[in-house]
Amino acid sequence: MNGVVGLTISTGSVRGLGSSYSYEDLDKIAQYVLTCTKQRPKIAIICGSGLGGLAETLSEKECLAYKDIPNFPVSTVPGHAGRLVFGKIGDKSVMCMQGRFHMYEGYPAWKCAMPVRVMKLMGVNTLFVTNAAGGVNPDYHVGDLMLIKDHINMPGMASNNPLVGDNDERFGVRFPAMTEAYDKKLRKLAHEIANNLGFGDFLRDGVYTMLGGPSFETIAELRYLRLIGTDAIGMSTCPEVVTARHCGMRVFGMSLITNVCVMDYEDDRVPNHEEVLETGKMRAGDMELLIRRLVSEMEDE
Ligand SMILES: O=P(O)(O)O[C@@H]1C[C@H](O)[C@@H](CO)O1
Ligand code: HPA
Repeated sequence: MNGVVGLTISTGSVRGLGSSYSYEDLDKIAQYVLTCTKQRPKIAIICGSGLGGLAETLSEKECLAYKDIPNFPVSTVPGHAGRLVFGKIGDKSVMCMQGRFHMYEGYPAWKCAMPVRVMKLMGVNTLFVTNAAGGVNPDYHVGDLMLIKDHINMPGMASNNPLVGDNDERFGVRFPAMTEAYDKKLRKLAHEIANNLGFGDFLRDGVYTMLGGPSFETIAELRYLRLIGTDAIGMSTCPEVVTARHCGMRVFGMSLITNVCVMDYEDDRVPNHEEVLETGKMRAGDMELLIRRLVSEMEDE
């Protein structure tokens, strides 16, 4: 299959940092993916752990496994099916990533985010990111939905930013601002829709902090994360959002709180991935409904 687009990956930065996919390499992948679907989506949705069900609700569904896309990474985590799903929500074409890439799988930040550049080259201008996250804010409950208003990119702050390495101006500027990473208008609309759906009691607005994982956090780490303003924590999302904003996409983010983060040495509850997937099943339908309504009602860019 790899020979289909005749892609040779270039050697990347001379300093050995950053993406080894050139603009042209990524464009070849984008053009190849477009040959596999009749949809021409302007909206992409990245489905977090256990949240891939949204892709199943698309009409006119077409699927493309990551392993069948030349030079595309593959998913290795339970709850991440590892395929692109194309289809429609109402009359709008969308593409879903049913499974994302995480740094703890061994992928560098730029590779976790590489599908976002492929999407951009396919014509996508609005990115929805979803994830499963632990609730650090003591007022949060399992099953809450949190609209992401901002993030703390812990790996990025330690130079594991997806934009490290040579900058190609065709994607964006060397030093992109991240002050309004998450689109205010979309968040406002999401609040209105959620209230109309009767979701007000479990809808939150908060700050997502990304950690590298795969180990869950110590109690001391959790206390520190709360002190610096974290509402929810996870192991993804920031590389995708930074890359999307760099290339000028509008971003909407939502976390499903799948577990509470225990911050008391006397409490013997421990987080685990099975619990994360189980909670996904419990609330995923509401999350899907909210995203479907938002896609239908939002203005096109
Ligand atoms: O892909 P997301 O961020 O939804 O996955 C979360 C973080 C870890 O991959 C996993 C932990 O259970 O779920
Ligand atoms: N910590 C980090 N990542 C997570 C968690 C958590 O508690 N829950 C889901 N993803």
